[in-house]
Amino acid sequence: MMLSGRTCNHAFSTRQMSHQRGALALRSARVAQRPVTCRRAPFVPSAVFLQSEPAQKTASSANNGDAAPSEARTVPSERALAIWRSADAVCFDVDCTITINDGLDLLAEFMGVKEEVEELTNKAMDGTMSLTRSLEERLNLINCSPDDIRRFIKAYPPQSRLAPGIKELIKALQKRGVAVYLISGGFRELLLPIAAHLGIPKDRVFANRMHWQWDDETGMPTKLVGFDTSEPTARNQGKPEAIARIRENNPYNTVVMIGDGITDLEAVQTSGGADLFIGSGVVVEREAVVAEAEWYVYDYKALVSALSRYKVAMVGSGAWACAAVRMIAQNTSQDDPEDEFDDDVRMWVHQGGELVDTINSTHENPAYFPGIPLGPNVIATGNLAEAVADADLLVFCAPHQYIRGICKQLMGKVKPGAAAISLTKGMRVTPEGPELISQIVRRTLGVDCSVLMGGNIAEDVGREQLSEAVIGYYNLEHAQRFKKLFQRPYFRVTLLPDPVGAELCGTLKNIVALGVGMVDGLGMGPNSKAAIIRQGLLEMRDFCQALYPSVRDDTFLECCGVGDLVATCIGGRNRRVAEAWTRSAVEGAEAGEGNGAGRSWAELEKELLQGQKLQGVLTSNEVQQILRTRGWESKYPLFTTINRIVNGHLPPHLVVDYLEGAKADIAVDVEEDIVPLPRQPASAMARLFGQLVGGITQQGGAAAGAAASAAAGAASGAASNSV
Ligand SMILES: NC(=O)c1ccc[n+]([C@@H]2O[C@H](COP(=O)([O-])OP(=O)(O)OC[C@H]3O[C@@H](n4cnc5c(N)ncnc54)[C@H](O)[C@@H]3O)[C@@H](O)[C@H]2O)c1
Ligand SMILES: O=P(O)(O)OC[C@H](O)CO
Repeated sequence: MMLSGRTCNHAFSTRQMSHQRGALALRSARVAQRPVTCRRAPFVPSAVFLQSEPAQKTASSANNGDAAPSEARTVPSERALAIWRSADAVCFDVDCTITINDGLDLLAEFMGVKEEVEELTNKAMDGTMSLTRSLEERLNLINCSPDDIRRFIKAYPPQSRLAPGIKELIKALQKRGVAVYLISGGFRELLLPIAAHLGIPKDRVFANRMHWQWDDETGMPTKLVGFDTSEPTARNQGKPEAIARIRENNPYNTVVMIGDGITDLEAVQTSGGADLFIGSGVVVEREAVVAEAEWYVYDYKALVSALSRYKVAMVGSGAWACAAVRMIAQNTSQDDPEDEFDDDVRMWVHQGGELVDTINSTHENPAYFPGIPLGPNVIATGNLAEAVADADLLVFCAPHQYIRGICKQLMGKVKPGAAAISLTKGMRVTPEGPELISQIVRRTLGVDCSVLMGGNIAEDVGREQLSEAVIGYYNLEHAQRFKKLFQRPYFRVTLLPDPVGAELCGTLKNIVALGVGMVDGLGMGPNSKAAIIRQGLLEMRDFCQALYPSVRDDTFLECCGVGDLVATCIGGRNRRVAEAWTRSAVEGAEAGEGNGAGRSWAELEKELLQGQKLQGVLTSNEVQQILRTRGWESKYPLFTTINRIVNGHLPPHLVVDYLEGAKADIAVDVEEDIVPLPRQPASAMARLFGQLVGGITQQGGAAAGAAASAAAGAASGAASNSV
């Protein structure tokens, strides 16, 4: 929009342009050799504009017999696109860019002085009157009171004046954290309601200010007496000056100016001004602007579609990774111009090779998630670095024992500024202490890492059955973005400012699920399982808060706490394998087969889960290491007893007698028992077990012997996959 305010049915003369300085004046003069006419948009409702694309074609080509009209560059150059996508701030002209009409002209019409004001505007345009004087005289004629302005705004509320698509464009920019400014030769009094309607703060509005006479008695403004000529927007070259001020006060690398007029174009032609000018023909098309604009649009949707979108990478391709990537793919492929996400989602497949080809051709993962389509926009790759290259949002969902190795491979390969979320349930224990998976991601890759946790059996989520999850976060903005990525009608996501509590709940419930599986394997009913779940929840809370006092009580009542515990204890893999393991141990004992009769965890994991991973056994060992080194075993009798059973140090039936189980004096070589457990010959383990258990119970001895041998093989088998 030109600073002078304008009527658009006249030429923009070379003479007027000669007022301008230096290189800009030369360039502008060249531009102005073509008489520029434009057809002014009449006061029509937005809907009319929506149907006219390109909007109001200029009449200039017809008027200008000897010069062919310039073709608008509606396809952006690579440079323009790159600048647009990396813009830190976007400055908009207002009249005929944001609005379908010129505020001052509209006010003149409202005050009944349309023709006279138009005449003055023309004088400024012709260069027969200075811009400042023309503005002063126009205000004199308009001579409105504050009340007139209030009535005007009521008659023409912001929403009735907005150009089609502008609100969506500004919203899309704001969503991406781009600072939006208004720079206008109009008046703040008329612009601020529009800015407020668009969510643009007052201090991001650069415009002229009216001067008022004040009533001494009431302290209220009464009469319009002029305007503040010190504002940059009161003079030529005001827009680049305003941008230079914006840059002085903000650390912006890239600033874009959007407008319909020559004075908007000036913003990019001056050093310290904008890096890119985008011409707008949404309301009115000016040939000089068409000719010079590096990018010219007739529909703001073109700018929304060209905005950068967050690229998503899924690191993992097991059952939960597939269920999660399916939700993500559903969300990223929505046909919504405001959509913040790139359609395609890359998924890293550990096995690579044939499985990658199968996923890419059938859009299913038959190895881990058979029968449930992932979505055509999920692109599998066996190359980890390729999967995360350029990704803005990294989703980690691999079994926890592999995460550290994966992160090590990714060091230096993740896009700066990327944000991560971990769906993995588990923790790492080192001699220095525990480390959560999200902490490993943050430490090794230097990115913020939220967590998504809940009672989420992968297959049920894949079948779109109601499920809940929380996003435990450190960075709220990232969490909100991830929520949009995961939330589905059947998958309800809430935000929780207790990331540690959420992640630890997801980790520890796997141990309790083993206990419940043991109860099932022993043939006991719901009462016993409820008792284990209750004690398990108590120990989960105590353990979390002992390690991290900041963990909140409420977290345990969320879907990541009791919700996940119940889901896993009813339908999880840990429960299932623990039941089979216990049955096998008991059967072996009853058959009198003696030591080594029971089946190992590794064998059952392989048979029952067919490639999926059992997390509970490893986690039990990891947590037990912490309990042992801190002398906390007796404070966590259920965790301790389950761990002793899992490792064959106690018979399974002691799970319901966990207070006794925890009391048993079991000598464990701490060095040897550090996860992963060393492979021990079943007979050696069983002998050890026999000695240990003998003193505790006669009844469980045989079963325990079988269990012990099975445990030894299983724990070492499961551990052999660790990185
Ligand atoms: N399955 C569920 O219902 C579910 C639900 C919520 C959370 N989780 C959690 O999600 C995480 C991932 O589980 P999942 O169900 O997606 O996997 P999964 O157990 O179904 O499959 C195991 C995955 O590990 C991969 N793998 C095997 N060896 C590997 C190695 N050396 N390095 C890297 N990857 C290797 C396999 O390719 C496979 O993708 C776990 O922490 C689990 O606790 C699972
Ligand atoms: O099948 P599980 O036991 O690994 O548990 C799966 C999920 O964690 C349930 O939320």
